[in-house]
Amino acid sequence: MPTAVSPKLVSDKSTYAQDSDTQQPNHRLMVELRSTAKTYLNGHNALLDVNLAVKQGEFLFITGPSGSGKSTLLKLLYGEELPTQGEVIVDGCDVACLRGDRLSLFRRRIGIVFQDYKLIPQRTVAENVTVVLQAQGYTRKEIQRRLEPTLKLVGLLNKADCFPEKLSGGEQQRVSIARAIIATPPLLLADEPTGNLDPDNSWQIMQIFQKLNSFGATVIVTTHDEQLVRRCGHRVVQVHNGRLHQITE
Ligand SMILES: Nc1ncnc2c1ncn2[C@@H]1O[C@H](COP(=O)(O)OP(=O)(O)OP(=O)(O)O)[C@@H](O)[C@H]1O
Repeated sequence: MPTAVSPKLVSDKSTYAQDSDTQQPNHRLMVELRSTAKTYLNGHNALLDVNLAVKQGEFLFITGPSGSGKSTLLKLLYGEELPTQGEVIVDGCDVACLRGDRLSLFRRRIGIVFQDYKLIPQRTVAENVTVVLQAQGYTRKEIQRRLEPTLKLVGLLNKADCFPEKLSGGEQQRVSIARAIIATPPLLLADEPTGNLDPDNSWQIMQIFQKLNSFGATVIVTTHDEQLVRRCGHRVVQVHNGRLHQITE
């Protein structure tokens, strides 16, 4: 059963931290890849001997050219793909060992944002944001209590009843972020979240991620946008031909 949370939810730093279980000491690792490799069934080596440690509460950018393995790395973190060598430890769990209900419960602790938003066209903003909570058995009252502060955080309180086709690309991406964070996950993964957006909208999205990070969430973002990465000033790693290079500490 979902846990009860404060009505202030994500608009309040301490509440996010409390609800998302992010108040443990920040030397704890949220993500650890140990000698991890991924070879797809067609024989393509997408990742080779990757070692990466991300502390709880960190903000990390993953950059690299198209096809270098960035999405594959994120997919390993949420169990969409399994490593062919090495280990993937996320939030204390060896992802490769999770199956069925345990994998589903594990994924509830990860918010995921994609480049192409993945909104349901026939559903309103509010419905898109809450659909997962409904499926997870949250009460109507609890869903309502989470919805307003979440929409407020992404600046969409006045668009709750709109359908996605009436929204700009930046607004649609903010809906997808609201959907990813409404359950206050301690880990947020974003795969090229600004790939379809102009610089102003991209910056707005980054500011939302930075705010969530300041609330205690661990945030990992893949991007091609070097300018955005420099502007944010967080740690950067680069994937090149499946190998990981540390760019900044
Ligand atoms: N399911 C799959 N089967 C076979 N090969 C795959 C599969 N998914 C990805 N690849 C290959 O693995 C490599 C890494 O792909 P990945 O999507 O991780 O790269 P990326 O860095 O995220 O690229 P982009 O920036 O264009 O999204 C690519 O060469 C890709 O063609």
